[in-house]
Amino acid sequence: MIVEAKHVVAGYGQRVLIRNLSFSIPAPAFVAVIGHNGAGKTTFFKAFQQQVAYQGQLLLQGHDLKSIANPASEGILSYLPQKNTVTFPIKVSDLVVMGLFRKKTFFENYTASDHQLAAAVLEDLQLSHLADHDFTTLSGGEQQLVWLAQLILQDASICLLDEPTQQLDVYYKSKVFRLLQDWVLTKSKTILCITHDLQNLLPLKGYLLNLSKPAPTLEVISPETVQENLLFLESGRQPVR
Ligand SMILES: Nc1ncnc2c1ncn2[C@@H]1O[C@H](COP(=O)(O)OP(=O)(O)OP(=O)(O)O)[C@@H](O)[C@H]1O
Repeated sequence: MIVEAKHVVAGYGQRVLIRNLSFSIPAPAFVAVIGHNGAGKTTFFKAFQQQVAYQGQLLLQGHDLKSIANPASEGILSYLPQKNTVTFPIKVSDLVVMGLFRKKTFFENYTASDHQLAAAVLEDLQLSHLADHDFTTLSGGEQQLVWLAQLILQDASICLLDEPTQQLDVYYKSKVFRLLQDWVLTKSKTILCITHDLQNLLPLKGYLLNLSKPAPTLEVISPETVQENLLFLESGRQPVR
């Protein structure tokens, strides 16, 4: 199994958001994590980051998450948070190249070939023109793409992406979803992606995990399941727990 959740319960104090969640992803796959605002999607990802306490078990590649000392530096898990801020001026290319951190020792500088790798990822995302710009001056969508470029360089086996297309225009939304699909198919990555862009999921192969449902399970993405989940989400929401 690549990712497994066994009877996971998580929340904040008395407020339980994830109730007895179990699923298994046996092979590299794209999984769209969907649900109403406040359903607990980010909370679920934070459990993987050990930023939120949980009961039950989360397993990555067959190992209990709690037994893996540092899943990021071992190249097992990468995480793109919904919001990521930088408060100091930094060149886009310098921020992207930091995605190679796990191949470096603490004080080791990035080499010309590291920068070439970063430049190639920026080119794939059609962002080469921004390479020398100060990151803090970019638009919200451009910043989101730069973080994605950095995450691509991390090259982890399992990627958790929290609304990576939230601020993107229609062109980039579909480009990013195609790119994620391509990672799964050509690089055998497993992607868990929180999204509210259900229409963009239609061309994709993978699964939906709707955390607003009373007993969420993996549902194969198809026009029927996307439509059913859309109607489910549009039809109302549970009272705030
Ligand atoms: N540190 C915290 N302490 C207490 N409650 C929190 C904390 N962080 C989040 N919450 C609450 O938990 C609920 C779930 O938050 P979460 O961010 O997981 O939702 P979400 O499904 O990702 O929503 P969205 O689609 O709006 O991003 C929210 O009501 C939020 O206010």
